[in-house]
Amino acid sequence: MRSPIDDEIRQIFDQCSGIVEGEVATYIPELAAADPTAHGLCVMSVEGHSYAYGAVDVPFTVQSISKVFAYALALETHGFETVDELIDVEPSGEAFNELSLDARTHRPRNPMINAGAITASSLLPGDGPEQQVTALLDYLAGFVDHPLTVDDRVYASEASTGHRNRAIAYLLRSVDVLRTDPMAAVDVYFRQCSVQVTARDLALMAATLANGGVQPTTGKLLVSRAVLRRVLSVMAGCGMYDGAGHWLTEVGLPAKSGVSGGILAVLPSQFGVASFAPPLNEHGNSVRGVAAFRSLSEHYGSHLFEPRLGRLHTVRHRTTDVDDPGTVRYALQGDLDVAGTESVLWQLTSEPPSTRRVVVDLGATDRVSAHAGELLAEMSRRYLVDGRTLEVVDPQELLTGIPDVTRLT
Ligand SMILES: NC(=O)CC[C@H](N)C(=O)O
Repeated sequence: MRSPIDDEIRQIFDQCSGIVEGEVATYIPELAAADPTAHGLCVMSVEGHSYAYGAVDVPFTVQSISKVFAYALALETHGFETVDELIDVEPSGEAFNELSLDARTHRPRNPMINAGAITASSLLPGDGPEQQVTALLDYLAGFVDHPLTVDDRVYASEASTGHRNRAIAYLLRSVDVLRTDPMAAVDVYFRQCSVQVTARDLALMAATLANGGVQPTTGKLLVSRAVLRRVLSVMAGCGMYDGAGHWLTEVGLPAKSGVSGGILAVLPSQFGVASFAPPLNEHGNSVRGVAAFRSLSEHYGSHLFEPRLGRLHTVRHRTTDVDDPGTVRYALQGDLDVAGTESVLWQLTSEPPSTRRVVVDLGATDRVSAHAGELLAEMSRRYLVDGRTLEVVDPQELLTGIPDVTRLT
C-alpha cells in the first residue's frame, strides 16, 4: 500500500516538472551538456525512509554543495579557532564567485562563497592536493555509504576555464589567508566540485545533517555537535548566496545549492531533502529545485520559524496522595526541555504545595536535557533549605549522573 505522504510529494514533484524557466550553467563548458529536462527529488527521513521521484540515480557533479562538507571537515580537523581566523560566517549578499574579502580582516565573508570555500579546501587534512581530495572523498563516502569518484571531464573543463577562481586564490594568498600554494588550493577545490553524486546521495547527506550528524542507515557519527550547529547556521545564512534572504523567508531551512542543479536542505531532527534540476535562476540556484522546496515547506509547514505543534502540558496532573495526605505528586509528560522545565519550576515555586513532601514523577517523561536535570537538583536543594523534601521517581533513569536528587524507587 502507498503512504499518502508518497502521493503528496509526488504531486509536488510533478507540478515542478512542468517548470521550464532557467538556464543551464555554461561557464564550465562541460556543464552545458547537462539535460535541462533532468529532474529528481528525494526526501529522506532521519529513520532512513526515502521517497524518491524521477532522476534520483542520475549522476551529476556536486559543485558548491561540496563546500558544506569541506568546511565541516576543516572544522573537525583544525577546530574553530584556527578556521575562524581565516573564514568568517557573515552572509555576503554577493554572488558566489565575487572577488571580495572583508575590508578590515581580509577574511572571506563565509565558507559558502568561492573565496571562503577555496580557503576551506586549503585546510582539508592531508599533505598536498592528492591526499586532501582523498580525505574529502573518504569523508563524503561515509555520508552516502559507498565510494565516490571525481568526474574527470568536468574537473578538466573547470580547470581549463576557472581563471576567476584562480584570481580569488591569488587574492587570498596576497593577504595571507591562504597560507599554501594558491594553485594547489584551487586544484583541490575544482576536484571537490567535480565529485559525482546523485540526488539520492545528497538526500542521505542531508538526512545525516538532519539526524544530529549520525548517518541514518549506518548509525555512524560523522559530524560532531558543535560543527553541525555551525554548518547548519552558515547554510541558513549563506547557502543560497544572494538568494539567501528570500530562501530563508520562503523556505526557511538551512540549504546549499550547486551550479549543476543540485540543492540539499535540512529540516533538523526530521528530514533531509535533495533535488536535481539543471536550469538555474539568476543567483545560480536550480529553478525547479527552489520551487519544489517552497511547495514542500508550505505544504508541510516545515519552515523553521513556523510555530511548532502545541506542546503537551509538562505537568500532566498534580495530586495529593490518598494514603499520605502530606505528599503532593506531580506527574510529568513530554520533554523536559527549557520550556517544560520552566513550567514545572514555575508551579513548584509560584504555586507551591502546602505539604512538606513533593514527589516529581518522570515515569511518562520522554527526554530530560542535561541542564533540566541540574535545575531539578537545585530545586530539591532549595526545598530542603525550606524544610521540605523534593523526591523524583525516575524509572527510565533519565537523571543518571545528576547528583543531589533523591530518587524514589
Ligand atoms: N555555485 C557553484 O556551484 C559554483 C561551483 C563552481 N565549481 C565554481 O566555482 O564556479
